[in-house]
Amino acid sequence: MPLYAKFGPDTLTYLYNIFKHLFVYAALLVLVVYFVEAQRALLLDWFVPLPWIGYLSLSISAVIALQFGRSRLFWVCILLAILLFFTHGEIALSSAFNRYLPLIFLVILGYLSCAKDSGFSAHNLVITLAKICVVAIGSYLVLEYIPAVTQNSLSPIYSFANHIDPRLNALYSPFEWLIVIFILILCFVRFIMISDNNHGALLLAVVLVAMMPAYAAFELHNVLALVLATSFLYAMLKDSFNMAFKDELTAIPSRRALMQYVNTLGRKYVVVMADIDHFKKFNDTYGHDVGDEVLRLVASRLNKVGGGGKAFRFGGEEFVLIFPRKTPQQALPFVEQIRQMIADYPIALRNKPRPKKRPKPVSAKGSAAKISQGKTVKITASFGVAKRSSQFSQFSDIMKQADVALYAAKKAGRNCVQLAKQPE
Ligand SMILES: Nc1nc2c(ncn2[C@@H]2O[C@H](COP(=O)(O)OP(=O)(O)OP(=O)(O)O)[C@@H](O)[C@H]2O)c(=O)[nH]1
Repeated sequence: MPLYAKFGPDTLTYLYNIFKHLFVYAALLVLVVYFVEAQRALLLDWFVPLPWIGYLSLSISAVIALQFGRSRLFWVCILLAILLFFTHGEIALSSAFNRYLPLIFLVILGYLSCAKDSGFSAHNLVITLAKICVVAIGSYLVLEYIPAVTQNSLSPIYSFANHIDPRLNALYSPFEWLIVIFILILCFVRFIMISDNNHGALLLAVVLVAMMPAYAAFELHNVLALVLATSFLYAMLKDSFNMAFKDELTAIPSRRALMQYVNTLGRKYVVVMADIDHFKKFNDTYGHDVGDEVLRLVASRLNKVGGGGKAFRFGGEEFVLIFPRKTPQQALPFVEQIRQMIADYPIALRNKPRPKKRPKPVSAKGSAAKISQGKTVKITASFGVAKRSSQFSQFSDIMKQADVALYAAKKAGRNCVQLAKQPE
């Protein structure tokens, strides 16, 4: 069984991530509902002369999705454009089919939110298209034949909806409501599991498409399509930005972000290099997976540094803290606080260490991992602090100074902070 480490309370970071994403899309939803409900006349005025705006925004979004390799959002844009086309009344279809369209689209959205981005190779495009067709035909058959069978047993849903607002029953039948609610829950759970912008945008798409039958006017469907295309664009750009500037493992800003950030710094700042002690030994003893968890843990502690400090993962087990407009003496207490926080944090291990030979329980200063009660380990980190000065004004030079100080900290026995010897 692989070694697995159960690390401390990063549930808060996880919840924060969910709420951060949820907030953006919920705010967008509230804005749309407000405008559609309270400013409907104004919206109709604006959008009557622009019947093509929905198609245009969806096309732009689809092209960007193609460029960014987001095949699911690409398909959603194409399908939304088709849905818009049908609701425009360009093609006369039986009213039952027209009624089922948003529902079929909702089921496809549910499927796409659970599927992976499969790319744009001809083979994958054909496979995805085939799957979408199967889902569409399957949901059409279910919508056509199942309601008659379940009609009597679903009457409580009818009464309940009637109790809340009689208009709800005009919107969807009880069976259709079940489908809508199921897809909403499915996409919400998916969003909770992978709370990124892509899944946030897909969740918003499900809510807005479910609302579509409430608004008969094509212009309002156009507004919803425009909002969705914009939210897809935002999701793709934001996720790509995060990929480029956030470290994938630790989710704190990456080295690239650091290099961009230093350009914004003034003439006074402090650079701190942090390095986990004996990390190679830790990896060898407990395995790479636990090593990764430790990196996440240390990053999350560094990310909480006070004094206006900003944390970056520089690479491997090395991190950098930047304190703008601070002297080393001003930054020192905050670095010391973080060092202590890391050293004090017990990491609970679920299983026995990987090697058959038990690692020797050694002193805190002599080992990366101090085994206490056979179940918890502690790690430490060393820190080197340097400042920008007239002599060392280039960032690379200040980094070198911080590195020298870090080396001194390692030599001094690790788990400590050392200042670079720089002229005042
Ligand atoms: N798990 C994990 N290990 C990494 C990662 N990046 C680098 N490492 C490991 O970090 C270790 C760095 O080891 P060293 O540079 O020898 O330093 P150290 O063992 O920490 O020793 P001191 O710095 O002298 O205290 C190597 O074993 C790398 O494999 C990573 O992303 N995940």
